[in-house]
Parts: sequence; structure tokens; C-alpha cells
Amino acid sequence: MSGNTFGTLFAVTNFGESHGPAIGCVIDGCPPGMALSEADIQGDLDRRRPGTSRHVTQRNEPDAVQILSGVYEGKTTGTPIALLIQNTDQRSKDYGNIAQQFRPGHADYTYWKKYGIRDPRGGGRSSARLTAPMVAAGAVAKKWLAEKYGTVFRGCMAQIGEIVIPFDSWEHVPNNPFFAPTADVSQLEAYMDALRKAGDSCGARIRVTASNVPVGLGEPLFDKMDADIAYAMMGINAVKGVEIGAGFASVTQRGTVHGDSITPQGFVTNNSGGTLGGITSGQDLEVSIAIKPTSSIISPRQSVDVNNQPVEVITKGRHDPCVGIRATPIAEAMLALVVMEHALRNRAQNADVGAARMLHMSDAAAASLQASFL
Ligand SMILES: C=C(O[C@@H]1CC(C(=O)O)=C[C@@H](OP(=O)(O)O)[C@H]1O)C(=O)O
Repeated sequence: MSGNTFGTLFAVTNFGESHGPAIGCVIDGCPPGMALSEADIQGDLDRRRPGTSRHVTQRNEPDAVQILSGVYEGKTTGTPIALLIQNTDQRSKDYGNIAQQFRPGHADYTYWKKYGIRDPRGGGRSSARLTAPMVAAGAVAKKWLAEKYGTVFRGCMAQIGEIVIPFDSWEHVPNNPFFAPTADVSQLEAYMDALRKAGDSCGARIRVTASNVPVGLGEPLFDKMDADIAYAMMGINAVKGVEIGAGFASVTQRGTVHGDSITPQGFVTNNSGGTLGGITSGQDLEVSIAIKPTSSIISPRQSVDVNNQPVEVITKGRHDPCVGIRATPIAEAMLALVVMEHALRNRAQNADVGAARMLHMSDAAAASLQASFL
């Protein structure tokens, strides 16, 4: 395995480079019979695409998706779904110097050391552009899960650099370039304008949730739901931390506080982040990720070239001063792929009883259904 496929039952194989002719993915394992068109996928790609505000890279890609296979007369056929996104706005001359040098904090160094060859144009295979096919695949998973269980995925920016963003309402998220859940983003705009002028970059914290998640997804020892979420989130470029539920705040919580009380009406709090023992509880999945500052910045930094000679690296070209600004739809997509994988897995092992519980039947009703299967 060479690390380009995510998932097993809903397997997404990602291909392409930032400045090659196209990028895309092949989804193998999508259940048949679901209505699917490009329009179902394009909305999320539009939310992620570059060039949409002054706060992100000015590379202008339409990221128009084309379905090449796996759909007949508007429905998935159960065969591989190939999704293609053309690259149309490459400017490879910006990468002339970088081809021989290593940007501090970038995969340039490790790709070169590992393979002895790399496509440096736009970051090549290590480019954050390769998140676009995952967003496309995630849109397919989101659609299936919405139709089957009513599952809804939402994300927002919780912090940019030093600025903690208050959560006012999900309604604000689509109305500003930051995916901020608040109406007034003037402070964020001023912060980013100053950062860009200073030739520097910053990190971000992104929150992503899933509601109406079926109960019982996730496996007992390994392949826990939370373990797979962490694996998926760490697969996103520039992610350096993942929290589930209370996350690192659990360190200072007491057991009397952390354990979510259960009433006949349900859980009182959600410190667990929607998983207990690695298995979904039916509460919302609550995930938070830390994204590091972009490594491609114009400010000069100390490094070496491919001959190990000292150089001062200055990264020219079009870059995101904060890759976190466009990360919200990516995190939603990766969470959807994890839930999709586990939904199919649970269906395979536990179809009858699992289905009853997933539909939120009472334990007594599920037990009587179970008895009828034996
Ligand atoms: C194109 C995208 O982001 C790119 C991610 C990226 C990198 O090194 O990760 C470098 C830049 O590429 P280029 O120099 O070709 O403009 C970004 O614009 C995208 O996300 O679609």
C-alpha cells in the first residue's frame, strides 16, 4: 500500500499533482441505486476552491467535477465512480528556485529524502490541492448518509492565529470567507491583512460535527470510531492535532464532570464527543483539529539546497496565508468518509439487530426483533 487510498468498503483512491493536467479520485464500494450528479458534488468543491477571497491563494481554479464512471441514468451502479477535476491555472515558473531548495516546514525535504525525485510545481503530490478529490468523495458519502440516516455534517472555524472566534450560530458560516460562526468578521479580516503584509502565515482551529449519526458505529479495540477520525484528520495537509469531544481539556476535568450523565431522555452533556469505547453513542460527533501555519511564505528563512548547501529560502507565488481558512469543507468530508466506512462495516456484520438499534428503537423492541431472527 502506498498511502493513496482511504477506506476499505468505501475506498477512495486519490490521484494527481497540483500542476499536472488533472486531479481526481476513484470511489470503489459506493452502494448502488443512489441518485448522483455532478451538482451533488460541486457545492462542496465550490466551498473549498481557491481564489474566492483576498485571504486565500489567488490561484483561480473552477474545480469543476466530472463523473466519468459508476453512474448510469443518474444512479450509482455499484461500480467504481471516477471523479475528474482539471487543473487550469498552473503557474509553474514560481517554483523555479524551490525545485533545488527545501522550504522550512514543508514536505519538500522528506519527499526528496524518501524518493530522490519529486514534482516541485505547486507542491506536486504534497499540495493541499489534493484535498479537492477528498471533498468530492466526501460529498458522495454525505449524500448516502443523509438519505439513509439523516446524518448532517457541519464545520466552522473556531480560532485563527491568536483570535478565538465565538460560536454564535451555524447560520453565519456560509456568509463569510472564513467559515466563521459569527456575523462580524472585521477583526479576522484586519488580522489576515496585516499578516499578509508581514509576509507571514498562521494556523487555525477547525471544528467539525456530525449529527444524526447511527448508534453502534466503530469497532471495539482497534478501528475505534475516534481512532479512525484521528487517522482521517491527520491525513489532511497541515493538520498537527486532533481532539474528540473535550479532548485535551479532559486532563483537568474531574470524573464527576467528564462522564456524560444519561437520563431517559438521553445524554446531558457531550464531553465524549459522540463515542464511548470507540463506538458511536448517537450523540453528535464533535471533532476539533489544529492546522499549522502555511510553510510557503515570502519572508526569508534559513535552509539548505539539494546539495546540502546553506540557502535563504523565499517562497514566491500564490499561497494561502492560512490554509485553515479553506479547511472546513475538507474536515467535513473526511469525517463523512469515516462515518460512511463504519456504516457499511456495521451493516456487513450487524445488519439485523444493528439496523433496529440504529433506527433508535428501544432496547426492548430491538431485543424482541433480535429474538425473531434467531
Ligand atoms: C491550488 C490550490 O492550493 C495550492 C496549494 C499549494 C500547496 O503547496 O499546498 C500551493 C499553491 O499552489 P500554486 O502555487 O499552484 O497556486 C496553492 O494555490 C488548491 O487548494 O486548490
